Amino acid sequence: MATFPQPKTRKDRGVRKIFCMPVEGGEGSCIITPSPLQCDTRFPREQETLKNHFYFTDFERHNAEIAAYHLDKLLGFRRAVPTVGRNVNITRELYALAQGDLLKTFFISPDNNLCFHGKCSYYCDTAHAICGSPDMIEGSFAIFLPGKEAAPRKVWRHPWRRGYHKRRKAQWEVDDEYCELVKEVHPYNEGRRLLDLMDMAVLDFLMGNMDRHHYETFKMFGNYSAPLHLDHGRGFGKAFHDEISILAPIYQCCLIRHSTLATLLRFQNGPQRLSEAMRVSMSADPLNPILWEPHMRALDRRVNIILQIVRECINKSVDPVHVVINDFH
Ligand SMILES: Nc1ncnc2c1ncn2[C@@H]1O[C@H](COP(=O)(O)OP(=O)(O)OP(=O)(O)O)[C@@H](O)[C@H]1O
Ligand SMILES: [Mn+2]
Repeated sequence: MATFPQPKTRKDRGVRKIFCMPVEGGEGSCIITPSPLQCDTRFPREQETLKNHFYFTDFERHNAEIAAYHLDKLLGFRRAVPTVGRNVNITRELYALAQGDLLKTFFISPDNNLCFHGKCSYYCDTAHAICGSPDMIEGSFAIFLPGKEAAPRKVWRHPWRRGYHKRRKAQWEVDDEYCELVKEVHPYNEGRRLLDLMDMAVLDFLMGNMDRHHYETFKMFGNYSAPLHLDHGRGFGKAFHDEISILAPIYQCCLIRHSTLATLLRFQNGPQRLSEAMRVSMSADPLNPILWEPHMRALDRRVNIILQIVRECINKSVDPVHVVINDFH
């Protein structure tokens, strides 16, 4: 059995990311990479994406990372890194281990709480600090993937990436024939990858994640491996709005994996709805409840929407076998 090197130095010890927020009231999430550290301002569970914010200025939510892991698992993908919530003592568990640039960003706020903001290109300053109460904070912890040496990864630009610009649109947003182009190019012209993107669209639509700019695969498996589902801090931002454009890969290509369709039908028809399955699964997390109730209702509503779109694809297709693909995954 392969073993991966354990972190040795203080610098690379510990969990890859902590999306955190104060235990009481307050706001806040941050991502701790070993170094540097990135952070954003914080939110309580019922905080929606701010109305005048874009998907790319939305703040990250630590509980979205946890919920996304459970959702990915229930959908049968198991492509998201196991992620769990817990309370962290900033003094003992972060400050005591911090070094260098990260260490310099810790301070005591006027309200006598221990805060830090880390170092990153934006939102890492005193005004956007993460503060404990007085030094306890909620965090989400993801299993640290093996490093570059043990298991190198390849980063791919997502073909349905958004424009990440306040005015400009991406090609797929203006060209309904876009999928025909994607289907022609490697690695989408053969193998499992295009269907994996359909799975990713299902996952992202269910949680309302519009922030899928890149994805990664393990190089050692070549193109026979599923993309990793990483970076879900911007999921679960709008419980009352269903962002249909996240399903563009599915309605533009009219494709879905048979096993994924079967899973969605099971969540629609019972015995257990997706929201119930999520409730049971997330009840094991120390920070339960993880999601605000309206997000749970949104999950069931969105299952129906995906199935409706697949139905429309089947109805307009010459033969349903071109829409629902059984590739035995
Ligand atoms: N569990 C993990 N173990 C190891 N590395 C990880 C893990 N999760 C994410 N990473 C790596 O850390 C980097 C940042 O992660 P992530 O995308 O979640 O953060 P981000 O702040 O949203 O980044 P971006 O601005 O690129 O979207 C990525 O390059 C990813 O490869
Ligand atoms: Mn991101």
